[in-house]
Amino acid sequence: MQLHDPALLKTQCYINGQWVNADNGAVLSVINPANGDNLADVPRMGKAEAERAVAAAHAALKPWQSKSAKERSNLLRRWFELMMQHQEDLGMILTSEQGKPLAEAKGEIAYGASYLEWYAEEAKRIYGDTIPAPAYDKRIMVLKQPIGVCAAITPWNFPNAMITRKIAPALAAGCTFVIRPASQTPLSALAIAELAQRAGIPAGVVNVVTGSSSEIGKVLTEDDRVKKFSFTGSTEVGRKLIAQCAGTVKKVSMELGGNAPFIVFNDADIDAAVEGAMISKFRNAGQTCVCANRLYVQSAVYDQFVTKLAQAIAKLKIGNGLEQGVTVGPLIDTSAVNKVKEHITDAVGKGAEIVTGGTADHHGELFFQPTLLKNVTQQMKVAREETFGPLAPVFRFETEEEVINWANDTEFGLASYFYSRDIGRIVRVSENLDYGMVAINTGLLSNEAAPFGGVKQSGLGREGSKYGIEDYLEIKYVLLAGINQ
Ligand SMILES: NC(=O)C1=CN([C@@H]2O[C@H](COP(=O)(O)OP(=O)(O)OC[C@H]3O[C@@H](n4cnc5c(N)ncnc54)[C@H](OP(=O)(O)O)[C@@H]3O)[C@@H](O)[C@H]2O)C=CC1
Ligand SMILES: O=C(O)CCCC(=O)O
Repeated sequence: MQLHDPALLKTQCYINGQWVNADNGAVLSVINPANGDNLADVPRMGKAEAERAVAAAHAALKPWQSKSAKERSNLLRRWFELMMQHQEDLGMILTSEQGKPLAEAKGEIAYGASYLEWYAEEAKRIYGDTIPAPAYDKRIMVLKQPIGVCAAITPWNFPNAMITRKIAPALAAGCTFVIRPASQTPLSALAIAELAQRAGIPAGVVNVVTGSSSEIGKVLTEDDRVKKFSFTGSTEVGRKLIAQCAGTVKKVSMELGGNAPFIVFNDADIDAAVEGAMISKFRNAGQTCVCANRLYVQSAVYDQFVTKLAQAIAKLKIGNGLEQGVTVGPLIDTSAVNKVKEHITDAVGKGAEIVTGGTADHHGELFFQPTLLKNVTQQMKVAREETFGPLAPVFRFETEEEVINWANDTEFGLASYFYSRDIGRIVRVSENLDYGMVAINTGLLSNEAAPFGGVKQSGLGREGSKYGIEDYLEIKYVLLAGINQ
C-alpha cells in the first residue's frame, strides 16, 4: 500500500498509550476483498488484553474528566484536523481493507472527521438546568456528568465513521473509550488511534483492541467498570449484546439492521427519484444499513422509473476501488455475495424479472453485478430481509395507504425515503412511516448535525447531532435545602 505517511499503517493494538501485540503473539490477517491480497496482520487479542484496555480507560477517566470542556474541545479539534490532513492515506487504507471506491472512502473520512469537529464544538455546550422547586427554601439543580468508561463494537461497512460517531461525543462528554473494530477492517481503526495519539489525547482515553469478537465482546459488555456500551451491526448480534449488558445494567446504544423502503409516488420528479435511488441503493455496493432495500413505485410511473433506473445502472463501473472511475467495489465476503444470490433466486422463483445484472461479475469472486428486479412482491424474501448488496427490487403499488402498510410491515425501523411534491402527502406520509429517519426527495440522509438512529428492532439511541451526546451523559439531580436559614 503506497501511503504518503507509512506510519499510519499500524499493525499493533493501542492500549494505555502503548502499541502492543497479543499476549500470545497470535495475529489475524487483513485481506483486500478486491483481490485477496494479505494487507497486514494485526493482533488477535482476547480476554486479558481487553481487561487491560478497560483498566486503562478506567484509570484515565478522572484526569480526562478533570480537563476543562475547552481543553477536551481543543484536542478533539486537533484530531479532526489531523484526520482531514491525512484524508488521502486514510481513504487508501479504508478502500484496501473494505473495498469501497476511493472517492467514497475519502468521503467517509470527511464524514467520520465531521463527528470529531461537531463534538469538539458540543463539548463546550453541555448545559445543565435549574428547576423551580415546590418549596420556597429549596433549589433544584440538574447537572450533566459523563457516564464513565464506554466501549463499542463496530462493523466493517464504515470502518472510520462508525468509530468517530461513537467516540467523539463520548470524549466530548468526558468519557474514556475502548473500541473493538470488525475483524475485516481493523487498519482504519488503528490509524484513527495513531492520529488520536498525535493529537495529544492522553494515554488510556482511547484504546483499540482487535481480535476475538466473543472474548473481547464479553469483557466489554460484562465488566462493571464499563458504564455504556455501543454497537453497530446486525440485529441478531445486537440482541445478544443487549442481553450480555443486562447483567451489569449498562446503558446501551444499538444501530442495527434496516429494511429501508424507498417510495416513489406518481407526482414525484422521476429523474430526481432515480438519482436518489442510485445513491441510496448503490453507495458502498449496497452495504449500508440505510440503503434502500425495497423500492416501491406507484403504477403510473412504474415503467418509466424502471427504464430510467436501468439506464443509470448501466453507467456504473465495477472494479477495484483503487482504480480510477470505479463506482462499485467488491462485497465484503462470500456470505455477502451468497445473500444477494439467494434473494435474486427466491424473487425470480416467485415471478420477479431481472431487468439488468443478476450474476457474479468477472472482476473476481466477491464482485456482483448491480441488479435490477421488477415485478417484485411482498411474498419475496427481499420484502422481509436486508439484502446488504447491490440489488434493487422494484415493487408496484396503487395507493398511499397500501404502500404505507407495506413499508411498515417489518420488524425494522431505521431509514425510509419517499419522493413526492404534494405537500399534504409529504406531511401525512412522514408522520405515518414507522421509522427513526425519513428522507423526502433525497437519497442521502446521513450527516453529523442530524440524529441518526432507528425505532423497533433497528436499535436504541441516537448518534450525531445535539442529541447524540446525551447517550454519554448522566443526569444528576441536586437538591439544595435550607436556603432561608
Ligand atoms: N447496522 C449496520 O450498519 C450493519 C448491519 N449488518 C447486517 O448484518 C449482516 C451480517 O454482517 P456481519 O458483519 O456478520 O454483522 P455482525 O453483526 O456479525 O458484525 C458486526 C460486528 O459485531 C462483531 N460480532 C459478531 N458477533 C459477535 C459476538 N458474538 N460478540 C461480540 N461481537 C460480535 C463483529 O466482529 P467480527 O468482525 O469479528 O465478526 C463486528 O465487529 C449484514 O449482511 C447486514 O445485514 C452488518 C454490518 C453493519
Ligand atoms: O450502515 C451503517 O452502518 C450506518 C452508516 C451509514 C451512514 O451513516 O450513512
